[in-house]
Amino acid sequence: MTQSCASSTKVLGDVCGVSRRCCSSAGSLASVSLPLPSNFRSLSHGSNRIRQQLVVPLCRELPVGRLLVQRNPGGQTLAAGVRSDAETSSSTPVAINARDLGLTVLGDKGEEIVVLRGCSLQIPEGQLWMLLGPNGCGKSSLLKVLTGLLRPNRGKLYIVGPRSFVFQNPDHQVVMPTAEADVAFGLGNLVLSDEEVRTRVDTALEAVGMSEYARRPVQTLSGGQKQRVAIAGALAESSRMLLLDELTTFLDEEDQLGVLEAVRKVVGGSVTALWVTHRLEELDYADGAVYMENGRVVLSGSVEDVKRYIRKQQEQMNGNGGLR
Ligand SMILES: Nc1ncnc2c1ncn2[C@@H]1O[C@H](COP(=O)(O)OP(=O)(O)OP(=O)(O)O)[C@@H](O)[C@H]1O
Repeated sequence: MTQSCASSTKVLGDVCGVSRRCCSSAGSLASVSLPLPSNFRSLSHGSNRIRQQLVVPLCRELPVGRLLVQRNPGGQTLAAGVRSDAETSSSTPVAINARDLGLTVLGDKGEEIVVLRGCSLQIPEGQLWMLLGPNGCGKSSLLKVLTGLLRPNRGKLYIVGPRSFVFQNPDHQVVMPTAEADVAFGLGNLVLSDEEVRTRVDTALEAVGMSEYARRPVQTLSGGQKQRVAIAGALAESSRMLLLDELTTFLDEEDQLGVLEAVRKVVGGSVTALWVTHRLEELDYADGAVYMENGRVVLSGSVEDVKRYIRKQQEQMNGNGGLR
């Protein structure tokens, strides 16, 4: 656990650290031959910092199958492990196999705050799962642990990569002047020919239904369209795991639908998604769901089971469970 977990501001610092490492093996952005503004180099250089803070394209520090050793603040090894599909009972390959993940952060006065108290879940590859639970139960923190943005202090984690984390606010997702330039942005980290960049950008924009907006200035895009551009960026970078944090919070109904349908369409094959939501209606798009309470996963399985559980909770709590 690093000091960077001490407050939300410092957590952002941790985010920067992770993504900076992700970008450190970067190739040159100069190879991108899209209709970019003449000041693209300086723009991309300047925007890179913003992107590093707000959009984390890939996290390569937890490669598939590699052993992850976690340490507590004192430096003692608490838990270790990233293991393979073979550990799971199902014959379906898993994209996430998390066991007993714990996360403790330091508060402003140095006090320990337990955020995750033992989270276990398995998500099959190629499926879209939703993560729900009352406000403050730890959904975003779990998502960040799965992405590699926060380090758990105990537990075992296997997760496929590359992974992409898409944040809630659409205005924090897109940093380049046009949709296609934004999708190409993350590809500057890879050594690719111009042709390959073009193909990846076109394919990714098409996958999220944004081809016709490729050259539109990003400030003219709606919130949902920006979210779809961010998802296209992840796909262009061959992300296999999309970790999506309340993507539709700021969107109107039409945009919500556009994003849901785009994610539904791109998930499958080797692409898996875990989507944090408060909206029960979004569960209809999911293959499965995970429900958290007080830092723990209390239910994981079929959408129907989780819906039933939530309804029961809501009845018991008179709708005070934080679910909208
Ligand atoms: N760095 C931190 N410092 C102090 N407390 C933290 C930190 N990170 C998370 N927490 C606390 O841990 C709990 C879980 O936070 P988290 O944001 O993961 O919950 P959530 O389920 O995503 O909430 P919401 O639904 O409101 O977005 C909250 O009580 C939060 O205040």
